[in-house]
Amino acid sequence: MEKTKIDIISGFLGAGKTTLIKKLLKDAFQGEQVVLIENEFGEIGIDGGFLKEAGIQIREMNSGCICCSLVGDFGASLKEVISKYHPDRILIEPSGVGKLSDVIKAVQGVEEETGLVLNSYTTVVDAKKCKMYMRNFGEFFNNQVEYAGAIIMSRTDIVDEAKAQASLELLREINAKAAIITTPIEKLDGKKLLDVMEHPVSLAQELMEEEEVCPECGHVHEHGEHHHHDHEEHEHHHDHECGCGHDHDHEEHEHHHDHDHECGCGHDHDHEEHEHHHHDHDHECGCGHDHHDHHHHHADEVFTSWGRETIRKFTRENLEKMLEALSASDEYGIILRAKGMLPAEDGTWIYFDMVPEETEIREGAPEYTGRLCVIGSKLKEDKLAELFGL
Ligand SMILES: Nc1nc2c(ncn2[C@@H]2O[C@H](COP(=O)(O)OP(=O)(O)OP(=O)(O)O)[C@@H](O)[C@H]2O)c(=O)[nH]1
Repeated sequence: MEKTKIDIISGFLGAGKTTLIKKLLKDAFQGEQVVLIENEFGEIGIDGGFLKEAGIQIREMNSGCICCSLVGDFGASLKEVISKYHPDRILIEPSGVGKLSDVIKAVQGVEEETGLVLNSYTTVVDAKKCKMYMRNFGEFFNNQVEYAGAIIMSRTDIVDEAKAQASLELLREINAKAAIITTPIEKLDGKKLLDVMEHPVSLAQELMEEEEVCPECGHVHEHGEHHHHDHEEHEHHHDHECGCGHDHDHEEHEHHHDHDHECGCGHDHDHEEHEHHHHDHDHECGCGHDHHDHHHHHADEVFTSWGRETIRKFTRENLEKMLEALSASDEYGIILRAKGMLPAEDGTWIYFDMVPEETEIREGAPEYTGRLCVIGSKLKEDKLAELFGL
């Protein structure tokens, strides 16, 4: 028998968690036995009514917050739910001000004893209020963003594009890895949403998985025959995943620092050449640069990728011109490949694939956000950003 999955749906007060859960119930959890554990903050679950109509069991945990008081009997409580309902899935909707990291920890702590498996941990963020919340609520808000596997921006259907873009950037600053869903959720199939929540993968990662240009020899290797570009020579600790699939551990010295830097790739890549104190960075970039650029050169400085997530809408005509311009000269660097999926002004989605002198533009299904990625050599990032208007 399959293990019961736990999906955590986090988000600040009023973010849109219930709206998301309704959507998932309708599109993605049909035929599954689902139990919702709500841990509402100070109120009696007002969402209970209609969710019960949807045929799911609701457990309210109003006695306290999962993250502070329930750790002790959390396991017992979950076991009781399992033996009573034999659910396929348990949704946990923590109180809007709980720390997601603590809820994740609580679940992980009981996985073994309960036979549950933590399946996803998603945070819903109001695109209109994100900045204000970050400023005013600090950790209460930020923790949920930082620890999310996927982030769903709500109200992107009503907020203006510039504001949504600014929110996206703020979120990306504090969570470099999560898939950030910017497409209004009513435009997406719940199954698609769930898929992204369960497997948040960056575009650069997808791209590089398909075609891995070896930074050392410039060839494309089949999976598995790809050499490891492991340059570690000393002990260090990072946990950084760039998104391009390569290992960028090139330090040759001992480093000790804690940087928490955002890539983007706006170039703030710690170029220290002296002593560094351990860092635990955990950053995913997608820009393909070596972020520990000491005075030596590596092949992956030669092949780089530049990528952006965007809300900006394109037309086929202007995209075609942009892609033509890309390979027409070396104004943007030496372009080897570009790929993306972007929202179009007419409401459809444009997918494109480009290798020099060969461009395919087609219509595709709505994606969770617009994304594009360019791979090449000596990429001129500023120019690329300018070209795509990003
Ligand atoms: N236009 C728009 N409205 C939304 C969206 N998401 C949520 N809302 C509205 O915002 C309000 C709050 O949404 P809920 O889904 O109840 O939010 P919640 O996170 O469950 O709220 P709490 O009960 O505080 O935890 C509702 O009126 C929703 O209809 C969205 O993406 N677009």
